[in-house]
Amino acid sequence: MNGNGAGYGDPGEPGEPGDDTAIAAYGIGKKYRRGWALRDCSFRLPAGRICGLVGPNGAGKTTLLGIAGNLLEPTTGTLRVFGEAPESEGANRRTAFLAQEKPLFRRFTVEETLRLGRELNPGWDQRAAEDIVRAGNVPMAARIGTLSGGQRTRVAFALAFGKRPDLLILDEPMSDLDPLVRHEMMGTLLAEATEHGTTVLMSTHMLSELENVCDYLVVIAEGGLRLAGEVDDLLESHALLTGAHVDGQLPANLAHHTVVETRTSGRQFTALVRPGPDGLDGLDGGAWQAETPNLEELLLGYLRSPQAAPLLTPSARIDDVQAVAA
Ligand SMILES: Nc1ncnc2c1ncn2[C@@H]1O[C@H](COP(=O)(O)OP(=O)(O)OP(=O)(O)O)[C@@H](O)[C@H]1O
Repeated sequence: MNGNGAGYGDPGEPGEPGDDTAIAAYGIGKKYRRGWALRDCSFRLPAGRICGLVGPNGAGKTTLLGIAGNLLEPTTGTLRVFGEAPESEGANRRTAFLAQEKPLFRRFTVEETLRLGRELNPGWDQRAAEDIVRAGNVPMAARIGTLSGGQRTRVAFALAFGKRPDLLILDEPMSDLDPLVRHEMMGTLLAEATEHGTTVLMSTHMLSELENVCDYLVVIAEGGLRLAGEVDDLLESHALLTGAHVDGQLPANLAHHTVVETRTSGRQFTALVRPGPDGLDGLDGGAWQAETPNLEELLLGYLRSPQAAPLLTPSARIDDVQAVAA
């Protein structure tokens, strides 16, 4: 619980809710000409977490990251980064944003690019930036325009890490990296974040890679929040049931639980459910087997069922907004 006493119109004084909250979103929405890309999203991302942001194409991930990274203004609601508005000097200083398109100057050399990073950022860590570039054997004297897409991504990573941000926002940053480099960059990300307590918010479609990296999760679909919270708590809140169905009919008492999705294949069916307060007691015995889903199974269930009822763990809730919305 954040306990910051802030509501829709009162996101709190700068500095609140304090450094234990990296991002607090209060009912944010974004409307483009074609319609709403994001609607009424309220959640909290505690500081120091490595958070995966997951959702189908067009779900609103880039829009949400753009609002947190001060590239876009929300149409409704407010968002705070370490208690401050994204456009504030304080939030800007503490945040690094790595977008899908890497806006680097093509005519600059790698060295000049890092020098610019050093000049623009008071807390610049030249060694960290150079280490990342050198690990990929990218020549410091090479012009950005002559680098491969993956090499440019590496330089963009170096710029982001060199800033030593408290919040690192990554929008599908690794899509053009080969699997080995992606693995290496994920390792660097994890090591840097762990060593410096950096909060990471990273959108990705690589579900299998999230499992070993993220300890927090935000899932959005069709512009709305579906899941937010600690990965372990979210997994433990669900059960993956497998069993044999009778003429396509699932047991009626399945409806006592929150059913995220059901699928049948031949005589087998699987169901991803959030068990009610008494657990799975009362479900038809015998034909069922229940296990805790892994992260990929959980995410696929929600990606296939964008209308599933939302679940936020206590640490992800913005209580006052819920009170206002109730
Ligand atoms: N500048 C814009 N003008 C109009 N519509 C936009 C704009 N940017 C995004 N949208 C729309 O808003 C919705 C959400 O887009 P967004 O890029 O945030 O999704 P996403 O989850 O990042 O998708 P992807 O996984 O494909 O990158 C989409 O329907 C998209 O077409």
